[in-house]
Amino acid sequence: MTELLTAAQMRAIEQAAIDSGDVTGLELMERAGRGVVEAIFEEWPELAKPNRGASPSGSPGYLGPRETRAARRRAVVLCGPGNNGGDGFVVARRLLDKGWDVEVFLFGDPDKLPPDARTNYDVWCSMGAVKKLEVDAVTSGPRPTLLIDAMFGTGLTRAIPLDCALAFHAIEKRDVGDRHPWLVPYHRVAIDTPSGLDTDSGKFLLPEFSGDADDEEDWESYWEWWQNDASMRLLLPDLTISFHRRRLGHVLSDVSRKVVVCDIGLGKEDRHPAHLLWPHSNDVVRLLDFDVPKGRSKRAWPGNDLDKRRGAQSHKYTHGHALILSGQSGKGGAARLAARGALRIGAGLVTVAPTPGALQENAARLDAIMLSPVGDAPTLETVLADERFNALCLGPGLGQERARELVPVALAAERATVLDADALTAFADNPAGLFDMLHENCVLTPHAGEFARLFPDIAEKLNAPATQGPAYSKVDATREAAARAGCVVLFKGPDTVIAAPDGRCSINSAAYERSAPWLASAGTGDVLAGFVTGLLARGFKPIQAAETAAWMHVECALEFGPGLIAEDLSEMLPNVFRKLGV
Ligand SMILES: NC(=O)C1=CN([C@@H]2O[C@H](COP(=O)(O)OP(=O)(O)OC[C@H]3O[C@@H](n4cnc5c(N)ncnc54)[C@H](O)[C@@H]3O)[C@@H](O)[C@H]2O)[C@@H](O)CC1
Ligand SMILES: [K+]
Repeated sequence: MTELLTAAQMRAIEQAAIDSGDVTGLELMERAGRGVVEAIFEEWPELAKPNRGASPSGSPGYLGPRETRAARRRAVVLCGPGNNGGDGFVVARRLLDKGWDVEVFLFGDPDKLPPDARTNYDVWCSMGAVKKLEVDAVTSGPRPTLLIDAMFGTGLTRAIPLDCALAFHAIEKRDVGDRHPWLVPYHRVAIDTPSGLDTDSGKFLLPEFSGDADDEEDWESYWEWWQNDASMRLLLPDLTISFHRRRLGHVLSDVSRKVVVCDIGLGKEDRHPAHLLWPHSNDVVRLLDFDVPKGRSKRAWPGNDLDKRRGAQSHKYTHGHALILSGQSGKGGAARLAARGALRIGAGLVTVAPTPGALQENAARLDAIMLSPVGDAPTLETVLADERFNALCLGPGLGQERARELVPVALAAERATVLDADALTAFADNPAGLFDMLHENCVLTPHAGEFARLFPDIAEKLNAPATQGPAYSKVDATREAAARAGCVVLFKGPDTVIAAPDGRCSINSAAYERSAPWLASAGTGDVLAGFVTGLLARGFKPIQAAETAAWMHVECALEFGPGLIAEDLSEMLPNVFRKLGV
């Protein structure tokens, strides 16, 4: 797992390195600029070839008779008023050294640049011009091969100024429909982060309303203008190149097609340990980005935990018995999906508990999964007298009325318990009543709608337009929810955030290289609830079960690929296990 950093944490790491005397800020900026150029050439190797000029001789290294001057590689670098802009000047210099045509624009006053950025500005000025960032200037001239966004990085604390927004807008307008394959390749690169994005929350920072505060209509139209015209907010990059570690905002948004991280020599955690820089290591958010090992020899997680093989002494009961509560006749599909997920991920036994009326339907659909009818709360109490049921799942297809009746009994039994779907929505009128019953062995698995029903005030903060950074993020929201509920909360989405009441937090990303949009399909959430339940039955701690299940869920989706339906997910588990060497 790698650590995801906030802007403050990144600054602390940089400052610690500078204070230690190992490196200067200027050296770090040089490494950053060099890293950006290397990453660009790694991403688009054709750009690393020497630039070609026109030659009447027609020699191979020169432009041919049918090629135009537009075939020359040209970069436009947009520099901002801070050190992000400083990185931009380094990149401009290094591209010029490689024979590129480079045009540099600056937003802001050169005299106000911070010292390292100013030094690189001065160096650049001895090599080329710096133009003022203006709409007409920035869109004049041939379209570049590379557009470098070095406007704002981790220092952005409020919305980009209107002049920048208008420049972005003009560039976007010029480029609409212009990204045609037969045209000169055109790539957009953001240094550190797409300018306009808050690096802690992944949200766009929107301008504060400067019109008449009493005029609601005025505010609405202003807000809509920013909301609906993304080109006013940022330049959507093909590649974002960040330094040392990914930022939270990179994972909590997916505005960039790709994010890469380049090493600027700040050392590994053992040299600048996160827990020394900020005392509560629970502050650090981890990205679930485990490599699936190629060979068994490589130490890997979660393979290690999943690899508790069934020895000669083990039998099905040593791997737990999961009980999945189900609903009425005709509503059993969701619970069956969860049950199959629990069984495939390794629970020793799984029992589905539908209403007596739905017994026939389930009997016709289940083989390895057992059945035990539960008509009402007293019956559930009797069933749970069997201590071997060590993990419960309530929610998928349960029905809200039945959830209100059964959830209190299930929670009173103090087994590891997953609450999903109807078991969450059923308490929308009285979330506090639910929180009073929850215990530390519970996992709540809400999607955004369910989250808002249980934690309306938190959801409101999360969904409010962000005008200042660091903005309230999905990480903040999930942590606050977990603390309030007193148990692990797994807040689903392409960026699934998992938090425990003590602040431990991780993100399972289904974006970028793990993008699996086909996962947004009916029933996949039920399977996830089943995965968590199965792992709880196997004895995983709640946070570990939630993290492992979320990660495996995406791995299964990637393993299957497009066309996936919920039923396919669990069937991919054997392949994923094999890849893990389990
Ligand atoms: N500190 C270091 O040692 C290193 C920093 N690096 C770069 O430096 C960046 C951070 O630099 P900075 O902290 O200077 O921050 P930025 O360059 O992100 O920008 C901050 C500057 O913009 C101003 N600003 C912020 N929001 C604004 C707004 N809405 N409108 C107008 N002005 C606004 C700030 O007052 C400040 O002058 C990183 O993202 C990274 O690209 C790299 O060079 C690596 C080394
Ligand atoms: K940037």
